[in-house]
Amino acid sequence: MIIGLTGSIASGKSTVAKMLEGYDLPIVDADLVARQVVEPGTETLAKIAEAFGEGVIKKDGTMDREKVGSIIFHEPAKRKMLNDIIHPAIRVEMIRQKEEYLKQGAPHVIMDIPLLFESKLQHFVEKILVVSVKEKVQLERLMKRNLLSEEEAKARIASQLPISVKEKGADAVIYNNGDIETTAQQLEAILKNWAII
Ligand SMILES: CC(C)(COP(=O)(O)OP(=O)(O)OC[C@H]1O[C@@H](n2cnc3c(N)ncnc32)[C@H](O)[C@@H]1O)[C@@H](O)C(=O)NCCC(=O)NCCS
Ligand SMILES: Nc1ncnc2c1ncn2[C@@H]1O[C@H](COP(=O)(O)OP(=O)(O)OP(=O)(O)O)[C@@H](O)[C@H]1O
Repeated sequence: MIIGLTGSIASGKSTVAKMLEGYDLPIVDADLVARQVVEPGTETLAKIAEAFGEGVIKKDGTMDREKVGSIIFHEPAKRKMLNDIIHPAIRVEMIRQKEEYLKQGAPHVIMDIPLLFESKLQHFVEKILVVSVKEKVQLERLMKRNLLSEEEAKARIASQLPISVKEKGADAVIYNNGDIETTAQQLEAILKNWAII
């Protein structure tokens, strides 16, 4: 079964993905792929430099993620511009990795896709697992993890669909407002229900 793992920024997808790894389930991680496709020398990075200016490339040839983030999380038109360049490359690589796991005989593959709903990728997967969090907790965790001001953190949250919309499109929801153990218990119940463990 192909399972889409999604949620909102800092809702706890990576935390749940680590738990899934603990069940020996292979993960295709869109955030990781998004880094791979813009490595120095790639065609995608060249396109980004052309669109956003050479100023977004650091001296060592890597993309200045902080700079790109500060642009795209504040300007929807620029965000679309980046998405139009980078998303096709991410999709190709994610499909390649998924196929590779299936070829190796994996019965289940987890596709960790933060923007599954925003990019309308529901058809990519057979079941959708949403990691949800209350906005107050989300804001606190995001500010703490990324060392962002409240304003910056709110801009990032606002750049995605509301979590309530994602919950409606889910086959199962994990509410990650409490401690890690409570989240792990919810995950275990869902995996049992889906006959994955
Ligand atoms: C803007 C970039 C450079 C910021 O890098 P940074 O290291 O600060 O953040 P990171 O990549 O770890 O992303 C953190 C989270 O931000 C959110 N996010 C990232 N890109 C976007 C976007 N285009 N729109 C909305 N939310 C986004 C996601 O929830 C993601 O999990 C980077 O996120 C990026 O290249 N984004 C475009 C690719 C993309 O859409 N990635 C999301 C998964 S497909
Ligand atoms: N139940 C929890 N209790 C306390 N802290 C948590 C819990 N779940 C996640 N966190 C912390 O909150 C932050 C966000 O979690 P995580 O990185 O898993 O979110 P994410 O959805 O993968 O984020 P992103 O979309 O930005 O990649 C991290 O610092 C993580 O350690």
